[in-house]
Amino acid sequence: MKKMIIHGGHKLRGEVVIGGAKNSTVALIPAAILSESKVTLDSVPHIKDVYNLMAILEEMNVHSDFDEDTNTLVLDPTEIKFKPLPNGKIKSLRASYYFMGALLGRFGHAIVGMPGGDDIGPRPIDQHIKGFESLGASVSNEHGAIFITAPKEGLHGARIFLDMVSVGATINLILAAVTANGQTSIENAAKEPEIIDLATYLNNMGAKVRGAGTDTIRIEGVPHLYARNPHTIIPDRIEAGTYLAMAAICGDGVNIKNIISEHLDSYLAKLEEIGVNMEVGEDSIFVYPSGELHAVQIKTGPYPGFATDLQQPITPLLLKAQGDGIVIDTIYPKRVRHVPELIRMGADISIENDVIILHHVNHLQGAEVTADEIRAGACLMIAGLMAEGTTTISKVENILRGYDRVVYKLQALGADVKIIDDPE
Ligand SMILES: CC(=O)N[C@H]1[C@@H](OP(=O)(O)OP(=O)(O)OC[C@H]2O[C@@H](n3ccc(=O)[nH]c3=O)[C@H](O)[C@@H]2O)O[C@H](CO)[C@@H](O)[C@@H]1O
Ligand SMILES: C=C(OP(=O)(O)O)C(=O)O
Repeated sequence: MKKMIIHGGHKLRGEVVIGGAKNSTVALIPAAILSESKVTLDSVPHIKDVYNLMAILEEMNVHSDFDEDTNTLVLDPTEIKFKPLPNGKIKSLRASYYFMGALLGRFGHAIVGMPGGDDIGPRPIDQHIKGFESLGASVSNEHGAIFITAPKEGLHGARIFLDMVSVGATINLILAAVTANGQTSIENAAKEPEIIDLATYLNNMGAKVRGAGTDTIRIEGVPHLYARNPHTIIPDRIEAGTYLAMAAICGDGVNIKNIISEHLDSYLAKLEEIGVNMEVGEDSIFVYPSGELHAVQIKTGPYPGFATDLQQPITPLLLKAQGDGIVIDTIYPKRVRHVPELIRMGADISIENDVIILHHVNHLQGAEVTADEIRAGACLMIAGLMAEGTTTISKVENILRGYDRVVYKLQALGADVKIIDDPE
């Protein structure tokens, strides 16, 4: 295990370049096994989820070559061998469930352990399973591993209405349906930019996915997919949002580059309401030092609503603002692992009926805290940078799972931060 040590109170200035989106990358890598030719991905983030997915692919004889200087990942699924994946690395990340749809699409069957990932409250996968069954597959749960089998004649297209908007179910069903016989429609689909990124990638391999980014996605199955061109992954809007909050709190002029600002509309609207002084450029946002900040109310929702993954990173900004800030996470109402840790740092926060109430504090004090999940970790990292004294964050692997070269990026902005081995 590793710990992050932050000596807070330094002003951040300069520029930071946002990496490729974690939540796209973790779908695009499993989706590569649908291709019958080599796949090249550009702008791949250096995150633990990527290395774990590469290890899972290796178990299936899919070799990968990650050039960390150019951020290019080449995956070779041409000699793929079917492998049951009930345990092991599959448990190290949430998105390993995309091997259900991808293996089903490639081999007509899949054995995949229930996924791991962040502890942010219940995360059922009933909609994924309902969708696989609609496509004709039989699904059973045997000792915590999901067994999925297509009928002899293969999966068939179907009309699937999701009971709730789910990113994971939308992606998994696209993966299973792209090579099914006939037409599939996914209604009440998730509209996240990462879903459009996946559709673009698959369509460039010869898939026929229409309507990604709207409520209804229509897929015409094709028998074979071949990747021909490199695919450049979209920028990580959650990483961008994290640096935007950090720059607004501790910045003395920070330019955040490689941003698609439209992907952050609801977030940027809140930053403006809070009083953050920014200039939105074509693919970058410059954050000026902050003047007076005002607390606001935030309610998370499916895209284009305010992302649940940004409610914790924006929390330190709400603590700094004048007045009482309110956060209601409608996606994960129990996503509050950051709260007791922030209280250790001197924050005044209460939770009533899943409503988080944040009272203004003049300063936070460094403390020993734990990153119980990725965005709680990001929140504590920002809190540590704004606090007086030293903050030690344990379980920092949860941050490294999804934040590209975070120590290097923070140091380049002038932060006093390092990661050390934690023998405990
Ligand atoms: C790898 C990845 O992309 N992770 C993101 C993805 O997670 P993930 O895809 O797991 O999240 P979903 O969009 O599926 O979940 C949305 C809501 O639907 C519920 N649900 C979902 C599926 C299902 O079968 N049954 C069900 O009840 C969930 O409990 C949750 O309350 O979207 C989340 C919501 O934007 C983000 O926080 C995660 O960062
Ligand atoms: C919840 C998240 O990730 P995952 O779905 O991979 O656990 C996240 O990125 O905030």
